[in-house]
Amino acid sequence: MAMAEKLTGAARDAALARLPHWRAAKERDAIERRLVFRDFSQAFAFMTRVALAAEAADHHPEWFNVYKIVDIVLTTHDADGLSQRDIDLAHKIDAFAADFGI
Ligand SMILES: C[C@H](O)[C@H](O)[C@H]1CNC2=NC(N)=NC(=O)C2=N1
Repeated sequence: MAMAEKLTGAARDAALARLPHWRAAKERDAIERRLVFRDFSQAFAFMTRVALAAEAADHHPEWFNVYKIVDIVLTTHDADGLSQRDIDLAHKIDAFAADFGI
């Protein structure tokens, strides 16, 4: 797959403006979202859907799960920063979350 290019400037700002559930990470060029589910079963079902979508796109989240909380960080390691691949995955994640009423 072609190397992803880092998003910068107005393109980056516009992409983030369309992802209100996400915020820029403090220490890195990445975006993050915390999701709180009803219970662990819901959280893990959601993670399964994200995992399959991530594998299909060959673009993977950094994430951390405790009980019903899932913290997700998206960045593109190949680009050393945020790329369109992260934006695309964030939108898929938001759509999955919406299916869980989040
Ligand atoms: C070889 C493979 O395409 C790369 O290692 C992919 C896999 N998944 C990835 N996921 C993320 N988040 N960033 C990457 O740069 C990346 N690269």
